[in-house]
Amino acid sequence: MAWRAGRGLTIAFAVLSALMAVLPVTIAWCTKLVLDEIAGGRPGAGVTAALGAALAGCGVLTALGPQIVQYVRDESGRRIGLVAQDSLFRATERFVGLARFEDPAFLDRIRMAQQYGGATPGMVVSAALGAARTVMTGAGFLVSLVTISPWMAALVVGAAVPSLAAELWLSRRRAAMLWGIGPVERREFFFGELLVNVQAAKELRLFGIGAHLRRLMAAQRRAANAERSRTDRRELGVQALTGTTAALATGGGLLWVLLSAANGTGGVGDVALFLAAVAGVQAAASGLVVELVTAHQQVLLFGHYLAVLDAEPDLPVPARPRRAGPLRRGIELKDVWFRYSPGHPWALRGVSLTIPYGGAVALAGRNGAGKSTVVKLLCRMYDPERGSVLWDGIDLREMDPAELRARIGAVFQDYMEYDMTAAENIGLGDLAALDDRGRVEAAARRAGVHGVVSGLPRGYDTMLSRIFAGPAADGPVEDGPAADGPAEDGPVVDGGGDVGVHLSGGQWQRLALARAYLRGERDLLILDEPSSGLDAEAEHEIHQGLREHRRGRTSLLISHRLGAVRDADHIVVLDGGRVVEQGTHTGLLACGGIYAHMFALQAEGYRQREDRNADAPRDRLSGAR
Ligand SMILES: Nc1ncnc2c1ncn2[C@@H]1O[C@H](COP(=O)(O)OP(=O)(O)OP(=O)(O)O)[C@@H](O)[C@H]1O
Repeated sequence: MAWRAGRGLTIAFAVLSALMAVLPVTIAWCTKLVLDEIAGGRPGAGVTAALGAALAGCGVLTALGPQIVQYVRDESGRRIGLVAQDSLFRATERFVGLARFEDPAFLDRIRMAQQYGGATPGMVVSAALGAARTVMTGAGFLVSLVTISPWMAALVVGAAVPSLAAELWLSRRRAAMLWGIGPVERREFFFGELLVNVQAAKELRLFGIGAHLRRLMAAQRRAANAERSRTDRRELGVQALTGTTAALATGGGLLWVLLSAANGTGGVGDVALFLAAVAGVQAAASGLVVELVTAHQQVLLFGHYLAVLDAEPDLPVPARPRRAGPLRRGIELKDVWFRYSPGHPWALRGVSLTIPYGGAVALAGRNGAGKSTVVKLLCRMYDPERGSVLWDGIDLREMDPAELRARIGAVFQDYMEYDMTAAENIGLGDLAALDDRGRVEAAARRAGVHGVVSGLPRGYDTMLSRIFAGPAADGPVEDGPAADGPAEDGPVVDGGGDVGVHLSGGQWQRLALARAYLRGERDLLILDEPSSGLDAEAEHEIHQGLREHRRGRTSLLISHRLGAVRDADHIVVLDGGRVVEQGTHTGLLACGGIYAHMFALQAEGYRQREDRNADAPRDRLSGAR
């Protein structure tokens, strides 16, 4: 990754590290030689000057080197981080279905990979080069030490070995601890987000549950902290032991050196070199421990990153997919059994239904009947456990999911509200049209949202976000609705328009619809509750438009408002994951089943409302009396 991110930088980093490694040893030797020259009583001016100049040069490099190395390391880390992040998210795109994103353990892995994956490769490279540098410095000093006392050299190295082994063990424990507290930290994060989430704020305040959630968050933090403290204490104990051992060894060595100097066994230069070498080897040993432990820990955490990169695709994609081509006959669900995981109950139990080419099919049924699940299987977000979904007779499993999805236009029940501009919110429906303002506006007009969008402070370029402010650098913003935007039902704009623009639920839903319209003529149009957030008038208008749009096209509509599905060519009623009734609106009413019952209830509701409205003036009069 480092190599891919920048060869020149990696080489520069390596060369600089090597240079920094030999500096301390060079300084120590120069100092020894100078001292020996002076202590010898016949200092040669030329030699002393040369050694002095070398020492001064080394001093300059010592002063500048760390900053340059730091810059190169950071720059290299930034570039590697970019490559790592790109690879990670490219890998998540391989999961063509939804199952991976619903698996908590895998989500934890992705979170760890995100948290550590970007920085880890840079840190490993840095630690590896740092380790190489300390090894070189340490080796230089060690050789120097051996020239004076091989025993001393062996003692210093021997004291460093247990410390290294202990630190590696500790780092494995730390990585395991971080993995272990992952779910706890995820819950803490969830509560923290909830406490400042604008959508949650209403309920939190009304129900007075803020303090309760805060306590739950604190409990998660306390649990995570307890684990971290336990690990820290263990590290403290082990490090105190290894540190004391190393210090005792070095202290003994220093005593021995000073005594031998007092005895006159060694020269002044030897003593200086000895002192520098002991300190240097020890610094190198502890530096090596730090670098290796950092690298080790990062490599362990990097395992999560690699696990995401190497994870099997959630849905098998054939190496040579069958080209399905434009829909000609229709789509068929054949005895489809599906559950979200082996631990979940069946969401679909032997569902068979057909959406004929050019036909408008509607799905109706109670909450949890399995309607949206059918939609997800049609888009191959999951594969059925038994049975199959066929596109003109071809099993979706044999098709390329990208080709399948390119043939589908959809408004999902849980559509997205992108914190992006209005134009982008529509344009994401078809990237080819993202910058085609004409097409974006046409889609918005069809979805009945053009007036609202053009009335925004920056029109289609207005940022629709509660998180990000609008582009402030583009000059002043004209407040208030412009063009043909209706002032009364326009969105709420904070302050000068550079802060978030708040759209209503229905306006967001229209944007989602515009996004689907932008996809234009797709083979299959799926509308899962496309008008649930709209007022009666808007709903009528939208369904009128949809009726036009669906005419002669293959479409699947899901709606709880049975008035909206009555025009479908064919209505399929699901209950408990089974198809319990199907037919036309009139046919289903005549058979007096679930559909007829639900329709009667809805019609009754409207009638009662009408009766109440009719009674209202009388009630008011009687109240006045
Ligand atoms: N991601 C999921 N993981 C586990 N179970 C799920 C998931 N999504 C839906 N279910 C379950 O599958 C069943 C069918 O859900 P589905 O969303 O298809 O119903 P629906 O008919 O669309 O309901 P509604 O009318 O409320 O939208 C329900 O019992 C639901 O709890």
